[in-house]
Amino acid sequence: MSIEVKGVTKRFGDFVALEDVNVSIPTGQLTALLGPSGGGKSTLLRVIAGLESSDAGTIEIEGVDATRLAPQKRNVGFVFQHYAAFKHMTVAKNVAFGLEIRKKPKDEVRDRVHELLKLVHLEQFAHRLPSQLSGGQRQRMALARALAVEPSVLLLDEPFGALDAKVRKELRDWLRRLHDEVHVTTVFVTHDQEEALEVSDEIVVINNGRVEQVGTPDQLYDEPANDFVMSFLGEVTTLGGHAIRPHDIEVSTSPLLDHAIEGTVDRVLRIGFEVRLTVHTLDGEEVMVQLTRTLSNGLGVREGSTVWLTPLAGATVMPTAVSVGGHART
Ligand SMILES: Nc1ncnc2c1ncn2[C@@H]1O[C@H](COP(=O)(O)OP(=O)(O)OP(=O)(O)O)[C@@H](O)[C@H]1O
Repeated sequence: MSIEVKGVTKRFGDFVALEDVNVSIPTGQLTALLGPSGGGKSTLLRVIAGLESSDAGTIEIEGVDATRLAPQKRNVGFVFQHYAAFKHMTVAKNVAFGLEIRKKPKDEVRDRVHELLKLVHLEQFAHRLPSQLSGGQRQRMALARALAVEPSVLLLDEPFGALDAKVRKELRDWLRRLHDEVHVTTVFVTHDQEEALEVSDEIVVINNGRVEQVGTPDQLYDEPANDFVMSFLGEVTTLGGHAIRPHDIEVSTSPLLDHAIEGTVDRVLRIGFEVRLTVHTLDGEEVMVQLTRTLSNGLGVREGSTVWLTPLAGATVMPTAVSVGGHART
């Protein structure tokens, strides 16, 4: 394991931001800290980096107890959402900074900066100032700068959070490819479930200062530990008082199965290849169903149709007493 967080609690006055958090972050993997705003993701990252001290618990990095080590002694690289570059220095100088203060030989610094700028696809911008870069390019420069000193761990706090959706998507694909090349243990904070599902090897779901679940994207999606995780990692509706994903509901236009739930289609919404039905059941439940356009056309459902709903074989179904509509989509 590269990072071991054991029993970490962090309070701000009376407010408990992290409560008895235990997480093991494997070496060489890309791990996402995912959760709603205010859940404690950044606080955990800052405790790992040494930028905040915890009130209880320990942090081990690469087998060394780092709990009381200063940030600069932890061998971690850090990138924030709003990266503070040295405005008067060129891109190359910004990337070289950490190496120069470590008094590395000039030739070595030059070669390493060249290698890093190539890695982040900024070679042609080496002599520009940060203000002459786009937001996405600036974040790539920040990553090159963090990687320059060969950290054992790279910590990224919403690194693409301030960028528009299209650039974000490009950068997350790029981060995945970069990680496949460099393999440095990376922990990144995001509140965007799609980003976490797409990029990470493993996801730590954090809510209200506690870890809700740790697992691969597939494990979290297919076997959520509770209805919070289930609703945070994808769309959820209720059928017969159970939480279920809208695409895990089978629709038929005749009562084929005994336990099928009868309802009336209130609304049919077509979005590209997908069709979303809102169905009111006889028990007064409002159920969202997602179908492909082909399936919907085949069934011939329209507003006012009577349908029977059942969970598909293998669907994730979870009893729920609370509302599951509160998941945050960005
Ligand atoms: N320095 C501080 N002083 C007081 N409270 C703080 C401080 N830093 C964080 N908090 C509180 O701790 C809680 C967790 O904050 P944190 O930034 O870790 O959340 P987060 O999950 O990263 O959220 P976001 O996605 O909005 O950044 C929040 O309620 C926040 O207001």
